Amino acid sequence: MASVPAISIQKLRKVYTVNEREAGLLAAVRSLVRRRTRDVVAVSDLSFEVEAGEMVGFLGPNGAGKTTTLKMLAGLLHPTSGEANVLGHTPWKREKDLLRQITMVMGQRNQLVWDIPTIDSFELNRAIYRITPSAYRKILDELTDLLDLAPLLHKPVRTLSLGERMKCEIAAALLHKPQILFLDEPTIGLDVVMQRRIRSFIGEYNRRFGASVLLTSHYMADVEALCKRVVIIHHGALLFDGDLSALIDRFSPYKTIVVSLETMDDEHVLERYGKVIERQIEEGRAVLQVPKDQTASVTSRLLADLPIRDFTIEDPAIDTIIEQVFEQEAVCETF
Ligand SMILES: Nc1ncnc2c1ncn2[C@@H]1O[C@H](COP(=O)(O)OP(=O)(O)OP(=O)(O)O)[C@@H](O)[C@H]1O
Repeated sequence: MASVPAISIQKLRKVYTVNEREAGLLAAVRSLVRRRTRDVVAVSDLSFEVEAGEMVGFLGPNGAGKTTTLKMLAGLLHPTSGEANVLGHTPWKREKDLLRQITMVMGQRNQLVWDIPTIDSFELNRAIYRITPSAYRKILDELTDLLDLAPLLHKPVRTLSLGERMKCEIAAALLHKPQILFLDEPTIGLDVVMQRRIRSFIGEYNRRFGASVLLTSHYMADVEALCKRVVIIHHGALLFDGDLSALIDRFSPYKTIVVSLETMDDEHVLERYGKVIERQIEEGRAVLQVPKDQTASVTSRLLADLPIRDFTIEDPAIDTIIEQVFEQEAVCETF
């Protein structure tokens, strides 16, 4: 029997109506009498599913409609049309049974109360979600351990660093042990060490509790580390839904070869083998871009012709591939 998806959306659409007004006092007065509005299609007939326990990267350029979609799925916004089903509920009906099983973390928004110690905000969430004292104690201990929160819990939130606050924000959002996590840029603005920390915590939470995760992030390292599958949208519509590896195969016609030579007497020597996209002459190191189907032949020529100290063959960075996807505006295709 096929499993029921944890999240399923069909032809979801959200159109915002925004007031438009020209600059200037006269225009301001005129707008009191006659209002001009404009429709912004934020999400356009979007359909996809997420299985229970699956972690999916939800990608798209600025303004693509990611946050709007997540807000609809978390029950914070009504769609203009279309359907969504999250754990058997329609999210915007905001049924308590569902709200107790989901959470949304927005990296750019504060949920903790600024002037009181973190632990007091946690206590507030305990009351809101009616978590029993023993369940609260247990999950608090687990989260404190996983995120190293002990030194932070009794400090007022305003005194925490951005990374410390983010750890506390995430913990506060997970005290009720939600089965579905909508994570909107949870690592934004954090240094690489803290990004890695939050990332590994999300992976651990998923493994420990079998939670489904829909994650947006502009840091591709987050997506690569956590998500086998990505859903990409552009102008609110689906562009790609499939494995990250299929995305790489499909959209990257190149491999990069990183070569270190014993000596690089002629700085142009590597241009015969591919496009040189980076070069450090003193270290004898260069990065070549080579069409995928020529990788093997170029590699053997390099090894035969030059004093190679070291070399590696890599796929281009995911960021580069995603940029290519947007550039190509590929037709929606589900793998
Ligand atoms: N409350 C709103 N009223 C009017 N338009 C809005 C509103 N919220 C978002 N939009 C518009 O809807 C579109 C989608 O925005 P959304 O925030 O969902 O995109 P996003 O993919 O999350 O972008 P980003 O990566 O920049 O956060 C944008 O054109 C945005 O300007």
